[in-house]
Amino acid sequence: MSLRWQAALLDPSVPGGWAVVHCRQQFLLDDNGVLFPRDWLKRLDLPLLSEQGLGHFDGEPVFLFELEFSAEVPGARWQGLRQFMQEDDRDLFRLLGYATQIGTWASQHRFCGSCGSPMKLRAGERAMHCPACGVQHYPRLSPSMIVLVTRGDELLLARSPRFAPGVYSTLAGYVEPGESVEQCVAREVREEVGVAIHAPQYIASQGWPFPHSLMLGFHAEYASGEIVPQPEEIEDARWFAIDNLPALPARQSIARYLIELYLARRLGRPEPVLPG
Ligand SMILES: NC(=O)C1=CN([C@@H]2O[C@H](COP(=O)(O)OP(=O)(O)OC[C@H]3O[C@@H](n4cnc5c(N)ncnc54)[C@H](O)[C@@H]3O)[C@@H](O)[C@H]2O)C=CC1
Ligand SMILES: [Mg+2]
Ligand SMILES: [Zn+2]
Repeated sequence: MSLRWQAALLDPSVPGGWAVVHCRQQFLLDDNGVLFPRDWLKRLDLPLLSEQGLGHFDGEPVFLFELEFSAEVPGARWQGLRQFMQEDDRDLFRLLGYATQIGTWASQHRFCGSCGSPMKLRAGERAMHCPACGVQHYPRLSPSMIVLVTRGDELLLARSPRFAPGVYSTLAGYVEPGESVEQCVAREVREEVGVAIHAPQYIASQGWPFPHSLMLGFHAEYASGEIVPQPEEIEDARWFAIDNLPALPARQSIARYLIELYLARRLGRPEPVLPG
């Protein structure tokens, strides 16, 4: 784990430190970056929904200002989390990914889902608490599987209509209540491309803040069936030869890691490093 970014519970009633400003997967940015002096931000009269202590970046305390709308701040602009992912600073992306998940959770749990009362931040724990009925809400995490299906020297890759033009990726999907991750892998592969697989092998995992997934990465060998793309979800799916692959997903994604790892093992090349 990196030393530059470390999550921690910080008390927002203590002044000082730095803050990032988030609204709907976007961060405020100026020529000095995304970290603003917190006491200076407080004087700006921003549309604040929630303030959270996040942790330490380069040893300095960092807080989050979660806004109701992306207000204009002179000399600053807004930039999306995906853009930060594609830039090279992994530690900064980890901080911003965490801030996104905490901010989204805090803004969506301002009122109790059971009785409608305003929720309060709990001391000593990352949790929202309803003083009226006692319900607690922790940050939301959605387990999702992601799988590379192969047939010898061929990789089964697919396109969602949301992808950048030409990009093909591994198959992914959310785990449903009552199923194991392995059952989810088999179900999603069947639903999205209509093929059957042999028992999937777990490879590695990755936290993924778009919006709050925990990606559980697998490899599976093809068993039977012809590719039939799921209408709406899958625009196109094909077998690609190992030496003739299409444009692939971002380097920082576990999708890319699963593909690169298979290529490395198959072709006897050095194995890639899992993006943290
Ligand atoms: N890190 C990586 O390399 C990659 C990550 N992913 C992530 O995997 C996750 C799942 O992938 P998809 O193919 O989009 O899922 P999917 O195949 O299950 O279909 C998405 C649909 O599931 C439903 N849904 C949304 N949120 C849900 C939830 N929390 N639980 C159950 N159903 C939900 C919605 O109807 C949505 O349109 C997404 O968060 C996506 O960003 C996907 C590909 C690569
Ligand atoms: Mg899917
Ligand atoms: Zn309540």
